[in-house]
Amino acid sequence: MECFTSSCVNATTGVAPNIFASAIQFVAALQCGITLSIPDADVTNGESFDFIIVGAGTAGSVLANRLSAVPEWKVLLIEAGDDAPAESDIPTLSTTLYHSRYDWDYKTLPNGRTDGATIGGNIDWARGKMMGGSSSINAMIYVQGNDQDYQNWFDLGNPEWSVEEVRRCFRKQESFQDMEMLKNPDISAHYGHDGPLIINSFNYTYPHIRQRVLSAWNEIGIKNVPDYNVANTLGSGRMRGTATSGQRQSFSKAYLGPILDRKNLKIIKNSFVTKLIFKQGSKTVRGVEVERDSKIFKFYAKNEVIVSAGAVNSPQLLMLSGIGPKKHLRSKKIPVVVDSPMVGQNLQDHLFIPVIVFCDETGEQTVAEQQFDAIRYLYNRTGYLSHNYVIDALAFYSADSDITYPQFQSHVGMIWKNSEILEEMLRSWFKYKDHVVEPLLELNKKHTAYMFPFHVLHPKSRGSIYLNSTNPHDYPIIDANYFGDDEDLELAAIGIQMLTKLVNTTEFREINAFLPRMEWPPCDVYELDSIDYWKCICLEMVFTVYHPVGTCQMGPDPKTSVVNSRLKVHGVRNLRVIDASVMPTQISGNTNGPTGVVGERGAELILEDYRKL
Ligand SMILES: Cc1cc2nc3c(=O)[nH]c(=O)nc-3n(C[C@H](O)[C@H](O)[C@H](O)COP(=O)(O)OP(=O)(O)OC[C@H]3O[C@@H](n4cnc5c(N)ncnc54)[C@H](O)[C@@H]3O)c2cc1C
Repeated sequence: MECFTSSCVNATTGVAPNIFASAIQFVAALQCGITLSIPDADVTNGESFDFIIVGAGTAGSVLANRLSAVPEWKVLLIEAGDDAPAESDIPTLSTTLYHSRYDWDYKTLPNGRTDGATIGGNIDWARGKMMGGSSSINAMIYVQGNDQDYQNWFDLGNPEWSVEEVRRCFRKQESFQDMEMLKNPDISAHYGHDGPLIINSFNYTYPHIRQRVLSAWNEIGIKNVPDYNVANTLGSGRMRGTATSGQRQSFSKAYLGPILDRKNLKIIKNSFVTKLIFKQGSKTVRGVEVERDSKIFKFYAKNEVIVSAGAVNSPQLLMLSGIGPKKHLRSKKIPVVVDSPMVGQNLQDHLFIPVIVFCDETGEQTVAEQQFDAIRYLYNRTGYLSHNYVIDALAFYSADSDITYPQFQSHVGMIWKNSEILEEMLRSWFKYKDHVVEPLLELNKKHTAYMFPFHVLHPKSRGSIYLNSTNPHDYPIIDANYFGDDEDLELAAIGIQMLTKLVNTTEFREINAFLPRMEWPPCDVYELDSIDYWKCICLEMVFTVYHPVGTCQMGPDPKTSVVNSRLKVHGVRNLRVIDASVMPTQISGNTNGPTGVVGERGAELILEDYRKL
């Protein structure tokens, strides 16, 4: 989207037209003012750098900042996408970027076992293709995870990733700015205060709705806590976000915005890395090949290339370059540089089951109110546009109340009676077939809907990513394999049944809440809200909450991992992978904050290796 030009208003005269003109100029200036524009650096084919970073997403932005803080290091950051547009900055609008040129818009492989209720038998996987990567398109929910998550990494043979080190890196990344919360000494001590990434709370428009949900969770035993991050992601509470004053804090804004004047950092956009270059006949990486302006460029790294292209593209780039499972590479006629069997394996995602509750919540958002919200946003960054599309509350819980490790997470969203949003979600996000969608839309004509996205936090199922072809533009084959392990299905049904108890809480009874049947023939034979009903819904309607990790997992053994605990690719010199793909196991919660920490810790390991720390 281009910024408006305001030349059309110059011709007005007199007081009234001038007021009108200044209002228009205000809007135009605001639109230009909120987005971060990063100049495209001048580069020459064959240019050399000390470090080359592939991908300016969450982890790549952190690395570019921390490595270019060493003045004698020349750093190149390469991003396939463009600057993030205004829709990325305005929290509610980020979903409008799905399927646009700012989204890689991946699709999962239909498997005939899951997603019978979706068109095509598969689902869409949005991934950010712009400065900031997925941190520029995500829902801005900030979760740190449970200590046990990082203990798991450590126990798998990764000594650099102790709970203490990881927690220190969280504080290093954060600038916690919720003034009200900061009055609580435990909360203040838990978060960092001087890091680049602002963490705050959303200016949520309907606090009474948030309170209703929190009270209901409390009543069913998911106890309210002052801050779920301080409580080690157990319990329910108000959401923390990577947003402030009604604007997104992407990692590019936080980590690159303040350092654009560094002479030793070059950033190039709309530049697609198609493969790694090796020293002739060796396993030493020398640089990268890049498509830019319809030409092929080669850039060289004196020290290292760091791949931060995310959980889908990082394994793809490794395989295109000859690092991956030997049999698969041979089947694509790619010369094998290193037989690395786990590249693209161990894929773990947080699945999403929409648990819908209808009720008679009073209120309705009219078109006039929505328009007024736009004015409120322009005036003081409040209103619907200033926060993400869900209610600012989260719940983490387990089947056994004694467990100190969360098994489930629930978000919650509200869709007003007679809203177009439900149709948009059901048809264009979830791609559900008419048979599922129409009865729900009919109910929404009379009732407001609460939607509780339900997630299993630590799935046993493992998916995979393979190349479709040797063409780097061909999207890889993503087998998400949700519910590949029966234990995940059993657990999901139990977790959902625990959640639906909230229909009978004081708060929800007050608004005549009820659970609708998700109508879909294979599930219609089961009693509503029974374990078998939910198992069927899970299999037929599973979606994603966009948290893929693990496809280049770290660990000591090259047979079972791709990088070592210093994030160096096993069997290759001068190459690291640093992004969400190196997480060996899933996080108890949303993955953006933890991926930033992978970037922070990864940067420290590099600085240590070159004796700069
Ligand atoms: C729709 C959505 C909602 C989400 N909501 C949340 C949330 O609310 N909270 C949360 O914590 N997490 C959320 N997540 C997850 C979180 O954003 C990701 O886990 C995190 O951003 C991953 O960071 P990354 O560095 O691994 O990859 P990314 O941030 O995806 O960065 C990879 C970058 O590499 C670029 N790239 C890829 N291939 C190449 C190539 N060959 N050449 C050059 N550049 C390349 C990409 O364009 C991209 O910019 C969400 C994700 C999505 C997609």
